[in-house]
Amino acid sequence: MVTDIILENVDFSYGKKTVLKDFSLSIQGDGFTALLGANGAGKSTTFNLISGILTPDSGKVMIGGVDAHDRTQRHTANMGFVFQENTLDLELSVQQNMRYFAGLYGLKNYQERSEALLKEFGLWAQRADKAASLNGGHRRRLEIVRAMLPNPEILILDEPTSGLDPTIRQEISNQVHALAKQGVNVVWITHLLDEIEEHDQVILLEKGQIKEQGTFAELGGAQGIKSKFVAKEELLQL
Ligand SMILES: Nc1ncnc2c1ncn2[C@@H]1O[C@H](COP(=O)(O)OP(=O)(O)OP(=O)(O)O)[C@@H](O)[C@H]1O
Repeated sequence: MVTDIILENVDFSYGKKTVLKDFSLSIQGDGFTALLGANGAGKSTTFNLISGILTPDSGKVMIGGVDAHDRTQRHTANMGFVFQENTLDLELSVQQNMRYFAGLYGLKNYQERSEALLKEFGLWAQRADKAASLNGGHRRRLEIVRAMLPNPEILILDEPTSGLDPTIRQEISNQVHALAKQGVNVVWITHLLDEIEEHDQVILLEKGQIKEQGTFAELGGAQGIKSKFVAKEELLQL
């Protein structure tokens, strides 16, 4: 399947507040792309347009060559989404959350994949625990593992490590980078430069506009990127 994520001439406003105006974005193929921007830059709005939770006032959102309006379950199953807020059922165990999701997607014979993912993300020992009893890092990992259960070729995460301590953030970032190396088209939304690696594609978003695009190295690494922002101290934490 084609995994390109394309927004074409998108306008989007919340009531009178315009967030995106004639906004275009193209993320092609596999690998790891960081969509980087300060608070209020429009990252979550872009995420919600890609996920289909929001619809543009005008313009097009195309994922894998399919217009967001024309998606079927097959297209949706090819996209994994990890939202900023908790979407787990906290009363269910880790495995029950996986089973419930498998049911929603009509997945058969998912157990082997579920076990492999839980092991890969260090959640196997917690498989019988209620999601409510997991720490923050394990909850985020479960969100990622569950999103990966239908074996999507695209994985989009909205500030997935928000509120976690640096060591756990780094571990989760490494695990998701490993998925990208396995061929998943990963889009990682963040305002934290230390989650980005040298060869990652970076899209710098500022006030609803793409300010720069290139690999982390091409943009001059953390220092180069910081220098491109106007109010850098407020905008990016290192
Ligand atoms: N439901 C809403 N109603 C009105 N304005 C909103 C709404 N959601 C977001 N906004 C505004 O739209 C702008 C873009 O918000 P968005 O959440 O997309 O940015 P962001 O880059 O994801 O920021 P953050 O890192 O804080 O999540 C901000 O000015 C925000 O205040």
